[in-house]
This record gives sequence, C-alpha cells and structure tokens, in this order.
Amino acid sequence: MARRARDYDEDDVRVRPSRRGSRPRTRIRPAHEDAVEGFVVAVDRGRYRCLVEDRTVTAMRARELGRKGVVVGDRVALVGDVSGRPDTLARIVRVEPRGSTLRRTADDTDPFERIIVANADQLAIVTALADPEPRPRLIDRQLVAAYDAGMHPLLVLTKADLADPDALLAEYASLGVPAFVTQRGGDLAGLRDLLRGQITVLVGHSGVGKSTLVNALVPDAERAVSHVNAVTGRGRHTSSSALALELPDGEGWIIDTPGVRSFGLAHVRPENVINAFEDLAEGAAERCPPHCDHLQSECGLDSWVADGHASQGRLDSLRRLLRSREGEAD
Ligand SMILES: Nc1nc2c(ncn2[C@@H]2O[C@H](COP(=O)(O)OP(=O)(O)OP(=O)(O)O)[C@@H](O)[C@H]2O)c(=O)[nH]1
Repeated sequence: MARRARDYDEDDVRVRPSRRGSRPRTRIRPAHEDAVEGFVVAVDRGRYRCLVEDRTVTAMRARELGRKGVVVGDRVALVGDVSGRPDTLARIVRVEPRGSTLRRTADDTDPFERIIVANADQLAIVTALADPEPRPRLIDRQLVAAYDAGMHPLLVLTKADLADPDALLAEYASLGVPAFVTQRGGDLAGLRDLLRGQITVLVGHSGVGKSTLVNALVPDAERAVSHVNAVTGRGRHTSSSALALELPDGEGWIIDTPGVRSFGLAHVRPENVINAFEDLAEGAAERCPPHCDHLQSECGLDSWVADGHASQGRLDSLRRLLRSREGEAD
C-alpha cells in the first residue's frame, strides 16, 4: 500500500543539498545527558511501559520526538521521573536506531501499515497441526515477513497429539527453517534452547495454542498482562498491541502479538527474501538481470540450479514465497 505523509518518520528524511551549505534539519535538541536507557515492553494509548535496569517505568513521548513512533522492542532514552513509583510518568526523549522492524498490514479497523515490533531477532510462526488446520499460504507469508524484517524465522508446530507433523515438516525442509514440534503438556526444553539469548516475536492465528505456549514458557505471563492493564486502565490486554515478556532466568524475551492477523507484504522487495537463501543469492547476483523478480523466464536461477549450484527444491521454495506476496493477505 502507498505510504501516506503521516507514515513517514525521521529515518525517511533525505537532506537536500543547499547552496548555503548544509543546515541542521531541526533545531538543536537538548542533550539530555541525564537520560537513562529503557526497553519498551508494552504500549497502550500513549503510555509506554519501559524496563529500566530492574524496574518498570511508565512513560509518555516527549514532544520533541515529533512523529517518530515508539513500539515494543524499542530502546529508548528516558528523562523525568524514572523511579517507577506508582503514578509517576517519565518522558521518552530519544528512540535508538532499530536493528529490525516487523510491520503489519492495514486491516479493516486500521488503514495504515505500521511497525509493530522493533529490534527482534526471531519470528516464531506458531501453527497448529490440526484444529485449526495448518494454512501453508499463511506460513509462507509469515516467512516472507520475517526475512523482510531481517529476522530469523522459526516454526513452532503445536497439537502434535492431534496430527502427525511429518508432511508439514517435509514441506518446509528445503528452507532450512528450524522447527519445534510440541503438544499439550509437552517438554519445551528444545524450544527454550532456540529462544535462549534472543528476542523472539510469536505470531499465530487464533486457536493455534499460542497463549498456552506463552503461559508455559513464562509462568508469570498472566501477572505481567494484568499489571499492564492496571497501568493502562484497560480491562484486558489490548487485542492488537504487542507485549514483551522476559523468559525465566533472563534467558531471552518473547513478544506476544495478540490480534496481529496479517503482515503487509506489499513493501517487500524480492532482494530481501532472496538474501535469506545464500545459495541462490549468489546465483542471482551472477546471472539475473537487474530488478529480476525471479518469477519470469529471464531469471537466471534456473540455469544456476541446472549447473548444480543449488537444489530445485530450494528454488521452488523461494518462488513459492515470492508468489505469496501476491493477492490478498490471509
Ligand atoms: N490437543 C491440543 N490442544 C491444545 C494444545 N495447545 C493448546 N490447545 C488447546 O487449543 C485451544 C486454543 O489454545 P490457546 O492457547 O488459547 O490458543 P491461542 O492461539 O492463544 O488462541 P487465541 O487465544 O484465540 O489467540 C485451547 O482449548 C487449548 O487448550 C495442544 O498441544 N494440543
């Protein structure tokens, strides 16, 4: 979807050379030398819940941030009352540059494509093996969103007590995406290994068992959610916002995304997807015409595969992902 003026932020500004030399774009800002660092764990109605050392501080955006958005996962600089005591409010004066940005598409209730999480390392795509049935097209779209965001994807297949995972695993084998299979009450040690030291966003549509998983991974999750609600005054956790939860023993973070149904893929460039396929990216650089979308006959990847540099399965998977950008979001 075309971006509107209000979606642009500071990162998009291009400074035009001027005859009078370069002038600062904005007025000089106060240095805020006393600012402390925070990590945004929840956002709701203009209030930002930030972790500062070992305490949580509620903050608002300082006016000087302009249109710059603040999202879960952002690392921010805070001033004002950063004590974290009840009824205190700090101010966010700076958002540090982001390592990755996960975007969600426009939907019926919100016409704008928005960044929902910043700085996450992994995208855990949670899919039930049955009840509800897996939706491979949705999985493909989520994989593309992960690659585009600069995140590593991870498949988490739930409800293995209801259906065999082998067929679905085989479908994704050539992508080389790590997969973890679980069932009700299953041992999550293998999943914890995959999450250790990472910031992982969990996505999955309703009923796949994501809440069950979050509660098993973070025994304190319910309390964290109700705490956010107490701060923001909501009866329950806002259906479309994200919430970062720390894994026990500081072993990493998971970010739950209730209500995130789809990802906008219109902005995705094929290069961002193919870069996740090292064996094919090399062939694309050598043999494809500029701006090749890898779906037309001029694509050089067929000969690259024919010459034995990569497998047909990998190329087929790449093309399936590239095609998943077309059409309506699931
Ligand atoms: N058989 C089986 N059922 C499961 C498993 N995991 C979760 N469930 C059940 O599936 C249903 C949905 O689980 P939730 O954890 O609420 O799913 P969710 O993805 O959070 O769904 P929403 O709350 O709608 O977003 C519940 O009735 C769970 O008890 C599993 O591994 N096997």
